Amino acid sequence: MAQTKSHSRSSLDMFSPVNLKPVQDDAWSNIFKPPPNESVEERRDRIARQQEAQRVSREIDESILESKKLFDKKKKAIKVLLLGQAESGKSTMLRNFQLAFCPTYFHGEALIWKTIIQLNLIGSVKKLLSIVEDELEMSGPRSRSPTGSTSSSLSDHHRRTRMRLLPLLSMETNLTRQLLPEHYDPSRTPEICVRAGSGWKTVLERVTLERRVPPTGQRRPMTNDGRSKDDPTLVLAASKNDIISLWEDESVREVLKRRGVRLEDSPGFFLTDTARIATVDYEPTEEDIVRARLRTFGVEEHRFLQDNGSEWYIYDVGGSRCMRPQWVPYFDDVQAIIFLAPLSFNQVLEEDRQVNRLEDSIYLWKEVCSNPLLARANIILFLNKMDILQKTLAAGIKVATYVPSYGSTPNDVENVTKYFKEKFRAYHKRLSPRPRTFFCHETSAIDTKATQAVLAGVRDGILRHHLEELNVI
Ligand SMILES: Nc1nc2c(ncn2[C@@H]2O[C@H](COP(=O)(O)OP(=O)(O)OP(=O)(O)O)[C@@H](O)[C@H]2O)c(=O)[nH]1
Ligand SMILES: [Mg+2]
Repeated sequence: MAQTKSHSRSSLDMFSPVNLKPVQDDAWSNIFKPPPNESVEERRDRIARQQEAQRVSREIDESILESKKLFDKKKKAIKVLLLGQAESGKSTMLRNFQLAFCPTYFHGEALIWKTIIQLNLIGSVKKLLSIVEDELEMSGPRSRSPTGSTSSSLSDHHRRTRMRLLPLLSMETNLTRQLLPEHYDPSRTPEICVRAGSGWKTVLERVTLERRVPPTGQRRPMTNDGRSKDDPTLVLAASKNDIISLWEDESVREVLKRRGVRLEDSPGFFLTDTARIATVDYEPTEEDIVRARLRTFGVEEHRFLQDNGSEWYIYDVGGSRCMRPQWVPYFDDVQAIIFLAPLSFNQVLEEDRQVNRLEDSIYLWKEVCSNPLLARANIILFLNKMDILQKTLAAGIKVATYVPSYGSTPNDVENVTKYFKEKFRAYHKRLSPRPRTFFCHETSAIDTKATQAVLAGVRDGILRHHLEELNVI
């Protein structure tokens, strides 16, 4: 602090017109030394240059001071990282945290999340339409009977429904193009995504506002209530019945089953809520906002001020493999890591379909536990998506088929959870550079009530650990 102050004073002295004493060997003073026989104009220019230099110097000093203050503040604050593979539920957990501890902020963002939820719904319709199109193409027009049906169970009725839903797709393309980060290839990961820190919320707010009030000079087709016709709310409302009829159609269900597609298991699935969401007066519920899917690209910093005066920084990272190298710079000074690991023993990574998801989670867990930079951090394991594990086991899917070492242990939630929890615990104990307690919670992040209770306990535990580290308690 003192160092910064003295740095600040000396720069000002150096450029102060009154104090400007030429100093031998001082490069800066030489620059502003009055030349011999200086004219009035030259003197005026020189003083103006000095004043400008002084202003710049002051700005630099102020910014150094600000950065230092921010740095000191962050050092005292509690820093938590949310880690885990893509789709493990990190951002969903973060939104639960916001809902529990910053509800005003959470509700203030409802409009932004409304658009994301609408885009999620359209994303599912898009997948549905692409399957319908594929099926219709495969059956081909030649195989059509005089009644219009094809060799597939799909018919001209489905073709017409598909045609009517196409405007939804072009509107979605326009909207996502405005939000997608640079260098993001939607053909590789066709999922809505934004780059951390890119101000995407501002962009989304602007786009939402412009839908109501187009910028001067721009004309958009408008409806009677002043909305633009490329507003997803309107386009969705107009498509509601077609979406419902397509999703509930027996023949479409048959095609999905035959192809082994379970849209209901994909992230951001809202098709069963179409009647509620595809309306002009749709307002997202807390559960909708928590469930919305928006892939994280990079690392997002979120600041929380708690009632007890503590300041928290929570970092939500993108979990896919290509983003993991970006985590490391955030490992410094971390108090706690919340590591999300769904027990998805029967699923593979989206970015590499050769890799089992649970195996990848265990690999990541080992990396995190053994990392020397994280040696002092508390690591809290969240076995997330317990609701999905329950459904998977209830559907008769056997763990032993994917994990032979599971053997003949009963294939129920209790035993499966216990088996994998022990694995995580063993790696934590073996690989941690210094002894630390193993914390583990079973969570379903879309169950906001239960999750908030878990988070309240976790928050208190992290705070206690932080105070102990600071020798306050
Ligand atoms: N059924 C169920 N779905 C969940 C749970 N947790 C998260 N999800 C859903 O899983 C999807 C992915 O969750 P995210 O929170 O976006 O995953 P992420 O870890 O942030 O993923 P990246 O940003 O790609 O790293 C979303 O559609 C969530 O609604 C859960 O416990 N149960
Ligand atoms: Mg995320």
